[in-house]
Amino acid sequence: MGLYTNLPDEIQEVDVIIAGGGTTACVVASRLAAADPNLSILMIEGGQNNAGIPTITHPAYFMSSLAPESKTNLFYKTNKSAALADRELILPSGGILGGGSSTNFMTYSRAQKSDFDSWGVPGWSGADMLPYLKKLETYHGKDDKGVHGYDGPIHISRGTYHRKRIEEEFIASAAKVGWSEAEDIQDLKTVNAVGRAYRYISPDGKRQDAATCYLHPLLSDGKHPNLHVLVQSQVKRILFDNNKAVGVEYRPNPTFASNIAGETKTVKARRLVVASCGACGTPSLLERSGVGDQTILQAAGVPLVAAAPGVGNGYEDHHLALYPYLNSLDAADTLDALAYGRMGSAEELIKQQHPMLGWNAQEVQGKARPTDAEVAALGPEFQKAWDREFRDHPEKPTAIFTVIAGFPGNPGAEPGDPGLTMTVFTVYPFSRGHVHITGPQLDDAVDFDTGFFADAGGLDIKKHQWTYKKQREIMRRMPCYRGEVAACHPPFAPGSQAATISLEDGPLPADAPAIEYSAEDDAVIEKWLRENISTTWHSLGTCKMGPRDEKGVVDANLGVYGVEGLKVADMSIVPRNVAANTNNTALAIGEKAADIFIKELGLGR
Ligand SMILES: Cc1cc2nc3c(=O)[nH]c(=O)nc-3n(C[C@H](O)[C@H](O)[C@H](O)COP(=O)(O)OP(=O)(O)OC[C@H]3O[C@@H](n4cnc5c(N)ncnc54)[C@H](O)[C@@H]3O)c2cc1C
Repeated sequence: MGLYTNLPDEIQEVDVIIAGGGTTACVVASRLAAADPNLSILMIEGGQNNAGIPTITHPAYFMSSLAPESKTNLFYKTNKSAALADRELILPSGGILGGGSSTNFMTYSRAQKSDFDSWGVPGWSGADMLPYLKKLETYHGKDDKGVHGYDGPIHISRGTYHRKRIEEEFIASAAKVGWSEAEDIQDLKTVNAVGRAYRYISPDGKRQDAATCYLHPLLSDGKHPNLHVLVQSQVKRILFDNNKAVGVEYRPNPTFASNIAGETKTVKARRLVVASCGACGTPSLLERSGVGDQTILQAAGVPLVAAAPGVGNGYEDHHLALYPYLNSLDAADTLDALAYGRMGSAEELIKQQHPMLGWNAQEVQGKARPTDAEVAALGPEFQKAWDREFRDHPEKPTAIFTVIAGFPGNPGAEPGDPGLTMTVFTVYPFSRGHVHITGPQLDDAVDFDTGFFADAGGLDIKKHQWTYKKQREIMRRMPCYRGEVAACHPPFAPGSQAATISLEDGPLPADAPAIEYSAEDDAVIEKWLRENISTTWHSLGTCKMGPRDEKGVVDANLGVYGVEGLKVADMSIVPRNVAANTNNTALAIGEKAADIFIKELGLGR
């Protein structure tokens, strides 16, 4: 099998090198190898092989990758930000073969069709992307509109476990604020609706990551001897001959190898180098290689190969808040008993083939936007931005709500047990950040600013103030509701209508009026948001696809401007944000990229 921790000496030169072995990269490598088994491909991934790691294969252990000592995620550190109450954020990102798809929460969520249209790039419209969205999946739900695929590598199903009680209660409660249930909320256009969650989990309960579904089958079938994967190795820089990419320099990842002195090695690429280190990793790789903003490269001591001022700029994510609730759920209704070890060891549960193993606890997702009256209540500046960006796009939500049977955050926050959490992230943020190198080496610090809540007019805060109120009205009308986990909600003044409560005897009366928030309450929410908002792990847009004179870094065929033989394929190319968790877009970019490269390389003729 062509999977190594040390590259065999005879592999000095290949046709195609893929730097990074994450979600998009696995799709690209697999499709290229399948198109022409004679093409020699080398993928170099910084993390370890994902195959056979029980906490990755079995969805219920998804939180383990976020533990601070985890070696399956990378933990990027951001600058302190005044807009975030002087906090530095830690941004986890996939750091293993399969990238984020091997460590993420497995929520199946697709961009709106119009999101791709908004990119404005020939060949990447919603209609152009639909065949790739279908090609990547085998969908196990109902599909009256014909927008899903049935023979792709990734199985999308409900997995082996779900809690009807939470689904029914949440769906009934959401209907009271005007969001009805949709059979398929991932039909690329639905908004102001909620839907029972589908997952990147097979019907028999296994994680559907890109490495397992695309790459490993080819590595083990004996028919692709020229597909090579080097793990636990970091690409330091791309090598150029004049302006043509001709190979890479890499080293063993010190997280896995103890002695790395003098270990830098090179490997040559005859035809193509593809940068695929994710939206946080690819810009640094390009900059270390001499492709980027001239001033930044000069300050970092890297000689210029090609000026590309867009590299590392325009960083975007979605902004996430978690709100846990007191509840009357049973142990079997939430993931807590398993996650906190009360159901026995992972080995025992795997031996029993316990159905809860094939569960990610994300029960229902909603895509929603404010009503006209709610927009007006957010003030004239928000109204102006709304009229510009959202009014004429009724298919665009402003936030995505997911109800979770557990608490997908730091258990040290004392979220209650059993946990019931509403997670909300706002989409299409107005704020932008950047990620740049400060020196030429892999270990030099990055200058990483998320930009969260730093937009003029505080519009992103306003969106989140709306989501706080909306989600709380839904949650407090669920029959299992018994109050808020006060430590994890804004600390409203005791006399305020919005003050958190704890109910001993039962749910709220059905006719309980909606909470009315005062200006002081709004200020409390804003302060809390600045102190608590976090990443949704949806980094994108740091090497945008678009015109060069508008700071685009790659063209419609993913070629980096100013150089030859170098492509980018991952979430960094996304020019405008999407209203979804981002794994699906990363997979679809992989499918589209592979098609482009197969044609350009003349494979499979
Ligand atoms: C904790 C978490 C939860 C998430 N939950 C969901 C979810 O439920 N649903 C959803 O749709 N999306 C989710 N996402 C987002 C989704 O997984 C990502 O958007 C997607 O994986 C990005 O794909 P990518 O190919 O751009 O980058 P990645 O998949 O991140 O791949 C980049 C790869 O490059 C490697 N790399 C970086 N630098 C180097 C280097 N110098 N040399 C070699 N290799 C390098 C990394 O180790 C990584 O494997 C989540 C992400 C995370 C991290």
